[in-house]
Amino acid sequence: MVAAIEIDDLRKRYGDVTALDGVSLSVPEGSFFGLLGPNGAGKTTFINVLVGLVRKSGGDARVFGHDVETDYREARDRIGLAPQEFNVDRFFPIREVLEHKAGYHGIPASEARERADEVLKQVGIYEKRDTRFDWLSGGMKRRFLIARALVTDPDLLILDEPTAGVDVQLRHDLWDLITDLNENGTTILLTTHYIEEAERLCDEVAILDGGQVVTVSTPDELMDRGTDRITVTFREPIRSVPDLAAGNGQVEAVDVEDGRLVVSASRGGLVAPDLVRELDASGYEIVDLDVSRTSLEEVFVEMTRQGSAVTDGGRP
Ligand SMILES: Nc1ncnc2c1ncn2[C@@H]1O[C@H](COP(=O)(O)OP(=O)(O)OP(=O)(O)O)[C@@H](O)[C@H]1O
Repeated sequence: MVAAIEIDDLRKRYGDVTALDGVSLSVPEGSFFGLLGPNGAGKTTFINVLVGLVRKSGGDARVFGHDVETDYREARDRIGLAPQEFNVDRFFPIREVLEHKAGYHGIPASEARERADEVLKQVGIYEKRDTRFDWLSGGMKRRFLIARALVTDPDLLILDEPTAGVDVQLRHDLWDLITDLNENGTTILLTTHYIEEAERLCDEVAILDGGQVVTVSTPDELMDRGTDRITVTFREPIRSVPDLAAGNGQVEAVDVEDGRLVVSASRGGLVAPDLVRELDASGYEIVDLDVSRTSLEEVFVEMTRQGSAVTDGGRP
């Protein structure tokens, strides 16, 4: 099966700024792929190369097997893009904007109206169909950008920070909408600053930093790279650290805090059962156990911290 996105050694320079510095990535068809990275990491440049808004300085980029420059039309027709910026024609009612867009991508006029209505209903702003873009609320504008991306029925939907500045309700609505699309076969490429969003939605995430891929991984695998904290509370508070064999190799630190045992370990969820068994066998009476997982956010901050990024050029 051809990958939805296949990138090899992609480079982009703007004058003396290197925005993409040899990015290689493969996004499988049907996946929900997250692109994370701090401001200026190169995420928007990456997307702009895919949709033909920016010319690459080197390397290869293909969408469903079509080169984004030499096969521009074929590649572009497969993509729906909801950009970060509101770049919408402000003088026409939004339904007409959608009809024009569909027509531009070769959809006949009779179908274009139907398609426009369908996507406006899908994103929940059909009743605003005769309104101009400028007169929509901020949240409706975000919904409209997604409708515009969907009007051509794309196989690859690219969402550049779709939930920036939207309220919790709308964020959840948008999550439901894009999860449905993905379940029905649309490949999704999502950039976001909300790590929780990536954690919740994505099958796989790539972390970009300084124009390079720091890592590609599932959110779970990434979290496994962080340190979890296991806190054990006893009927009688303890004063000193017991001798422990559990989690050999995974345990990073063992301390006593306020009479409780605190164990820092990678994959704490796996260490905890052995720990409980061992303490129990040694006669400790446990009344509470808490395992707090490291967050993807902590791992992300650690990996993209200036100078401490581990560049492994791709898959772990
Ligand atoms: N048209 C341009 N001309 C010059 N430099 C640019 C241009 N577009 C982007 N850059 C630079 O390229 C680098 C990558 O920018 P890009 O917008 O791709 O990052 P990003 O990861 O999308 O950031 P953000 O999260 O802030 O949107 C930055 O240093 C930026 O200043």
